[in-house]
Amino acid sequence: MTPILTVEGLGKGFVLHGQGGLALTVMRDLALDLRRGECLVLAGPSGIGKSTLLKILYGNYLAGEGRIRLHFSDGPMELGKLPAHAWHALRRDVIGYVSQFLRVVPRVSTCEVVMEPLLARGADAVESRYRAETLLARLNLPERLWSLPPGTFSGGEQQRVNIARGFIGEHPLLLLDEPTASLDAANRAVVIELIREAKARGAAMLGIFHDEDVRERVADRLLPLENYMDDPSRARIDASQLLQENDHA
Ligand SMILES: Nc1ncnc2c1ncn2[C@@H]1O[C@H](COP(=O)(O)OP(=O)(O)OP(=O)(O)O)[C@@H](O)[C@H]1O
Repeated sequence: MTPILTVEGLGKGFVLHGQGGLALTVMRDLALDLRRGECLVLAGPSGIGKSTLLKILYGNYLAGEGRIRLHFSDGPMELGKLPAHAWHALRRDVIGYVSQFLRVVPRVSTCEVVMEPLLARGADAVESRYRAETLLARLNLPERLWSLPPGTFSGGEQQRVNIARGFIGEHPLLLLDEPTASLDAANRAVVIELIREAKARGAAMLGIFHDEDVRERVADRLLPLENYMDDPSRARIDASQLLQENDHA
């Protein structure tokens, strides 16, 4: 079966302006392919570049080198050559992303945060609200919270809002950055179910899961990033000391 995503020769480095322009290479010559209905899990120690890879694939970071292609029935699309404005439609319709932390818009209710990806595609408001509420209920978020903005929610509550927002759009490609990190066992089990349902409808997923049990239950394959690292000792550099690269999109 043709993969939905292929990556070849991917390299990424950062220039640390706060440290005299020191160049930090994170990955070299990374290759992967991902098929529909498959969950590929990124493996490797802290600092190896797992989140960086997801951010490149979502267009937040620019790749230094290499080729990233999405394969559609009418041919491939090379992401490195996409103009910035094209990312909007790509994220709306093709690539979903569940980050570890929710970015909230003040005064927007939880239900509206979750239904927004459907509304952005022109879906019916009543149907979108119903689907948002169904997901929030499955994720055990108390109904009294649905009409409130999630900014003051607990870490685990915010993560569940994020998961509902990430899964509601049923994107063909989903990037999952530790979606179960702040969850209790019951809610981890719901996320595992959501991932399995997404696989069954043909979604391709690339994920980071520190919880070994979750990893074993969702992963079809592991991609150990150690193989693509420049210098293993670099994994210990503390990201908080570094000047942050601006998001590009
Ligand atoms: N915006 C940035 N600017 C400079 N360096 C960065 C930036 N983002 C990541 N890095 C560096 O790239 C390396 C990989 O970071 P990344 O967050 O991808 O690791 P990770 O494998 O996801 O780690 P963890 O498991 O701890 O989340 C780290 O050394 C980090 O310091």
